[in-house]
Amino acid sequence: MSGLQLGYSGIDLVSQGTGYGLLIGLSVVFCGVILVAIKIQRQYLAEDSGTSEMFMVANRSVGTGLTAAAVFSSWMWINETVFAAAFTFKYGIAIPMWWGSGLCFQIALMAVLGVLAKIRTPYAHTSLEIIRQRYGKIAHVVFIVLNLSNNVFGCASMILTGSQLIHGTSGMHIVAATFLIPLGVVLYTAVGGLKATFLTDFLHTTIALILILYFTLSVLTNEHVGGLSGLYDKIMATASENYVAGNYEGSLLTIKSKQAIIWALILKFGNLALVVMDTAFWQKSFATEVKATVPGYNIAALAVFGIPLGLGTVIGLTARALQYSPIWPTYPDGLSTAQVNSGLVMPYVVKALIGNSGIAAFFVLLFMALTSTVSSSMIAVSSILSFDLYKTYINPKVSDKRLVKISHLAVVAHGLFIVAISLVLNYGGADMTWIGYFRPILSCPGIIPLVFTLTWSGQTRLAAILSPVLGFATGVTIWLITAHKLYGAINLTTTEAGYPALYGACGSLFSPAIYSILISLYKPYKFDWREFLRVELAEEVKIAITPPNERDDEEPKSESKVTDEPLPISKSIVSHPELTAISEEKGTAISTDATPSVLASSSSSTDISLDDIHHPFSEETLSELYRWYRIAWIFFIFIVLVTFVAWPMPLYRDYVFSKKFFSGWVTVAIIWTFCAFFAVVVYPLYDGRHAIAKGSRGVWGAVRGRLGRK
Ligand SMILES: NC(N)=O
Repeated sequence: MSGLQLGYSGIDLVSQGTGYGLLIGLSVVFCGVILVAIKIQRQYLAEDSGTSEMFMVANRSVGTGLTAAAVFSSWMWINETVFAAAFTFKYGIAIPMWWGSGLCFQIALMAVLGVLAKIRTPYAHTSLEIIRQRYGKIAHVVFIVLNLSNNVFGCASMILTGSQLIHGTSGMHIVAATFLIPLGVVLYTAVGGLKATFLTDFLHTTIALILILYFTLSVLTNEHVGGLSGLYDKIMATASENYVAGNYEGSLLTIKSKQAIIWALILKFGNLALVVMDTAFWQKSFATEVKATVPGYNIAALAVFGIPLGLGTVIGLTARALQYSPIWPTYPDGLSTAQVNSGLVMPYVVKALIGNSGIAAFFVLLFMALTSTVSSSMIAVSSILSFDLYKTYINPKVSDKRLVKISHLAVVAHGLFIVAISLVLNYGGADMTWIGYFRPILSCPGIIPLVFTLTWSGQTRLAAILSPVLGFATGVTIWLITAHKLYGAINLTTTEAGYPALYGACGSLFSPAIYSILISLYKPYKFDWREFLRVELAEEVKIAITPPNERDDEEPKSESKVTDEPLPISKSIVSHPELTAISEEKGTAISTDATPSVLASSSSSTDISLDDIHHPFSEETLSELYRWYRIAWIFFIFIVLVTFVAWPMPLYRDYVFSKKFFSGWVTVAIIWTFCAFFAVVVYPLYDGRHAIAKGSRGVWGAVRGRLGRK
């Protein structure tokens, strides 16, 4: 099943002009909104993306609500809407549930890792920095390659899929669509940095969720569907033409679906890599306040479950029920496999039931989902290029101002690169399924060694370097051998079949654990976690003392709160007398409960004994972080048990949903979607009410001042 030619098999649902208008118009509007938001932030909230600390980790000041919205947004891809509907069409009602479970456990795991990283590496900006601090250069390079390939594959495949959908529904040239999707994102991300993406993420999330609720409810209540009861009756009435091989009784309304389970497992592996091996998810956790990481990530984990569950179920099943009726866009033909694989299920349902205004709304949804994914990828790659490569290996003494410039350039360079890769994939006849199945094999080997880096003091440098490489080789070998054993040949078709990809991904994910343990046992050592603090000191992490003359912008403005208010030296992280003296000399000092800050000189800090190193957080903050760490583990285990076992397993039996059960199920799914809306749209507004009020007062004052002068 190739995603690539598929876009071409669609019919134009809107005119090309409308397609261009929507895509360009939305980009311009979003760019405008974000540039205004950045200005307001600088002027009235004392937040300036012109410092690298702000650009990279938003001054570690993001609250729970905005964290939840941002994580939700960068994780809600078009997959959760368009492809959850398409796969529900293929395999039935089991898919949306598996899809939800394949989305949320990784985010809950990231809450665990994020809070542990805050405890162990409080100054880090990226996950790669942690690898380098513990194991040095070679491991750093290995993980840079793993991260970049994961990111480029993920982001390019999204742009490719999006451009094909836009091409397939509007006839817009694929090259134009490929350029236009990331254009606006590149601009606002380059200017605004991570905090800008937090804000646009919030806007994306709000608009996308309103549209998701709109599509779900207006399709379900449409006269041609007839509500829960009408939908159930139509699915039962068309059961014979909608027989699904491999499902219990061939029914769409059963959880007992073998295909759905295989798909679910591959999705889980791929998505695990997309989260843990994506520096953006780490950066977002570094960007949060101490208290916000765990609740923020877990709210997002729960909320995202609702999206495929509600929308996927309603749209996917409605397409099955209506595909041979006269209102269908391709009547008398139903959906071909190629059309389903290219994601045309949802736009066809929308066209049939809501019409052209629905298609315009679908474009907006597509734009929201695509751009939030792309912007998150931009930040991740730009941080790798500027921080992990440029600052580390090319110019370690780079000024903060220059580093931010490099980050901006990196965003633009990555934008161009991604467009080029998407076009090459497109014109080279790349196959999205093959990419989707190969990516977990490529990206999974780093996961366990990375997790060990923060959780196991016994993993040695050699183990960290070799285990991902050996893991990758193991995954590829299993994948190819399985394809050969099962299908007698190794070619594009056999390597994109489900089982070889699944077994290959298992090998890639789990074998590095074995390699790491064995290699570490060969020459055992124990890492002292305080080393992280010492290395950070040695690197002169001067988070809080960027001199104003290194800033980017010329306008006078109020300084960032961290730089402006000297803080008491009461809890300096180093009790070394020399360093304390340095801190006092510079008169800025440092170490608050919520914002780690260091002043130190590298020459002396490398000599400091570990016993002289103290954590920058106070005892209370640390014990609070440990409490959140325990909560995060409990929540992660709970989510895995419920969504992998307690919920699906009892239903995996010879059972076709009754009307009553179906109605209850879909009702819960829709309520879940509303809860998601409250959790990641309404709650962040409440959470950020003080900042919103402050910003509004500032703007209002400025407007009044200007009017008064006239
Ligand atoms: N969010 C994803 N990877 O579908």
